Parts: sequence; C-alpha cells; structure tokens
Amino acid sequence: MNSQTQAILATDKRIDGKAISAQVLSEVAEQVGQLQAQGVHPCLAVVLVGDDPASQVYVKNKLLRAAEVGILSVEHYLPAQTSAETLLSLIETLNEDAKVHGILVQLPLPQGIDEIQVLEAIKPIKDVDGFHSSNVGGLSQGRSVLQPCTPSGCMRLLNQVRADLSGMHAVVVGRSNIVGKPMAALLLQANCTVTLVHSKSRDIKSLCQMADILVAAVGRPEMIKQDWLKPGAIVIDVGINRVEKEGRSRLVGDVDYADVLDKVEAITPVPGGVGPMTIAMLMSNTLAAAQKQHKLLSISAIDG
Ligand SMILES: NC(=O)C1=CN([C@@H]2O[C@H](COP(=O)(O)OP(=O)(O)OC[C@H]3O[C@@H](n4cnc5c(N)ncnc54)[C@H](OP(=O)(O)O)[C@@H]3O)[C@@H](O)[C@H]2O)C=CC1
Ligand SMILES: Nc1nc(=O)c2c([nH]1)NC[C@@H]1CN(c3ccc(C(=O)N[C@@H](CCC(=O)O)C(=O)O)cc3)C=[N+]21
Repeated sequence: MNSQTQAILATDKRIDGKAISAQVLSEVAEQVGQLQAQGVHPCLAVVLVGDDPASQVYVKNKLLRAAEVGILSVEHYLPAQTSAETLLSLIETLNEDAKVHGILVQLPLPQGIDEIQVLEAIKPIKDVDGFHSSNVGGLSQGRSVLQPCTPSGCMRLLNQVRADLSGMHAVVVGRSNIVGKPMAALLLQANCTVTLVHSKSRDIKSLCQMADILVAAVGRPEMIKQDWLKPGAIVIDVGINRVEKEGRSRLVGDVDYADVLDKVEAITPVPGGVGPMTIAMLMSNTLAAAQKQHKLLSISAIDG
C-alpha cells in the first residue's frame, strides 16, 4: 500500500476500521476467487446456541460478509437448552466434513455448557477463532497459526498508523482469553513492551498513562478519559457497550472518544473501528484454513 492510501485510511486521528476492513475483505475476495478457480470453495460453519439478540446480529453480519467475499456458509441454530453432547456431536460432524473449512461457535454459550470443552473439540485447523489450546499455545510461541480475529484485527489497525511497533510500550486493559491475552501476545511478538492490566491491578490510571499504545478491552462504557493518557498515545478501543443516552440506545467504547480526541495521535471509533475488522479477519482465517486444508499454505495449526 502506498503512503497516500495509508493517509486516506487513517484520516486525521480517526482510524477507519470500516475502510481498512473493506480493504482486507477485497484481498480475501481475490484469493477466494483464485481458490475457486482451482475447484476449492472455502466454507465457514457458524453455530449459534440460544437466542441472544446481540449474538444473532453478529452472526447475521458474519454471514453477510462471507457471502460478499464468495465464502460459502452453513448455519446451525440450536435451542438454548441443547445438551453439550448434541453440540459436541455437531462439531464432530463438521470436523469430519471435508467441505467445511472453518468452524465458529458463537460465544457466549448458554449456562451449563462448558465453553472450553466445546472449543477444544474443534479441529485446530478449522478453528477460525483461534481459541483452541493448540492455536493459543502456538501463538504464544510465535508459530504461524490461526490467530484470534479481534486481536489480529487490532494489529492490522495499529500497523496502519505505524509499520514498526518495536520498542513501544503497549498497555492492554482486560485479560480475557478472546481479547486481552492474545492481544498481549501479538504485541509482544511485534516487539512492544507489554503491560497487561485487569480488575485486580493497582493504580490502573498511572499504568495507562505510560502507554504509547493503549488497547481497551474491558466492557465498561467510556471508562478511559483524557487524563489517563500520555499525549500522543495511539488508542485501540475494543469495547462495545450499548448505553441509553438522551433517550436513545447507542454504542460506545471503553474510551471516552470525544474527551480524549485532542490528546491522542490516533484512535479507533466505536462503531466503525475494531468491530468490522474482527469480521474481516474471520474471513481471512477461513481463507487461510481452506488454503491449508488443500495444502496451499503452510500455517502450522496441528492436524493439518
Ligand atoms: N469489537 C469486537 O470485535 C469485540 C468487542 N468485544 C468487546 O470488548 C469488551 C471486552 O470483551 P471481553 O474481553 O470478552 O470481556 P470480559 O468481560 O471477558 O473481560 C473483561 C476484562 O476487563 C477486566 N476489567 C473489568 N473491569 C475492569 C476495571 N474496572 N479495570 C480494569 N480491568 C477491568 C476484567 O478483569 P478480570 O480478569 O480481573 O475480571 C477482564 O479481564 C466488551 O465490551 C466486548 O463487548 C469483545 C470481543 C470482540
Ligand atoms: N466465537 C466468537 N467469536 C467472536 O469473534 C465473537 C464471539 N464469539 N462473540 C461475541 C464477540 C463480539 N464480536 C463482534 C464482532 C463484530 C462486531 C461489529 O461488527 N461491530 C460493529 C457494530 C455492530 C452493531 O451495530 O451492533 C462496529 O463496531 O462497527 C462487534 C463485535 C465478535 N465476537
């Protein structure tokens, strides 16, 4: 990409996740076309258990994006009271189905189903979320494996601002398995000095003030204010919080965008930042999984 495109995609301080995700999706679409010409039709299976309205919206968005880039999809909607056995046997069927290249089980699962047991049942090479322990382990060792979509999307956004993150101090707020921990691993791999902050950390505000790069993945609306940041920090806001404001429901991040804008070098908006990137990276992972399953790519997720 030339520097002019780079400037357009990161106009002013706002890192345009929608525009950058469109670019990722067009790269994916092109490669999907090449695979199709060789008779391979990348296919993503999405499993949704229960009727959580937010999950339904996310799944719908994922299926729309898949269709746009030429990735086939199969949907499995199971009732909330589905037993773990039924879910595990569906995963087994999808594992064995050579036409299915990627399997995504939407989280959270209803209470009573052991999330780890379910994620571990997915064949690592079809684990397009990058949540299986063999992919998690591979990531922490710096091997080339399927990586969790949200953190890899955040890295792509950061690289839009700086091609080289080496030596920067990155502070990640939140240590979940799906965002905070893998985010820290990727930043470390990119040669950042990494601080991982969580609810038991002492003096979180001072820790945040040390950040050249701040990644917020907490789930607390607009928690991070201007006086928490170093001047010129780069801020990636993963949080998606639905709040009532002036009688209307709207989405806000974990960072108070309007409050911090003057102080930062660059920042992702919510919506239109990390969210669209997550879906684009899911498509990219599905493509990579299909390539690997047809021996066209050397990612090292096991069972390949
Ligand atoms: N844009 C996207 O694509 C995605 C967005 N999200 C959004 O990102 C946010 C985080 O998601 P997720 O990681 O799944 O959330 P979790 O609830 O699993 O994790 C939240 C983390 O934040 C920490 N935390 C909570 N309160 C505080 C506090 N006051 N100070 C410091 N740390 C705190 C928790 O600490 P502890 O471990 O000690 O409890 C925990 O590690 C949510 O808003 C979610 O909706 C999530 C996935 C994808
Ligand atoms: N197995 C699994 N994998 C996931 O990747 C996964 C999951 N479960 N469970 C829930 C979280 C959340 N998540 C989002 C994806 C896209 C947007 C997204 O596109 N957001 C839009 C706004 C969408 C809206 O308007 O509601 C945006 O930020 O611009 C948000 C959140 C993936 N997750």
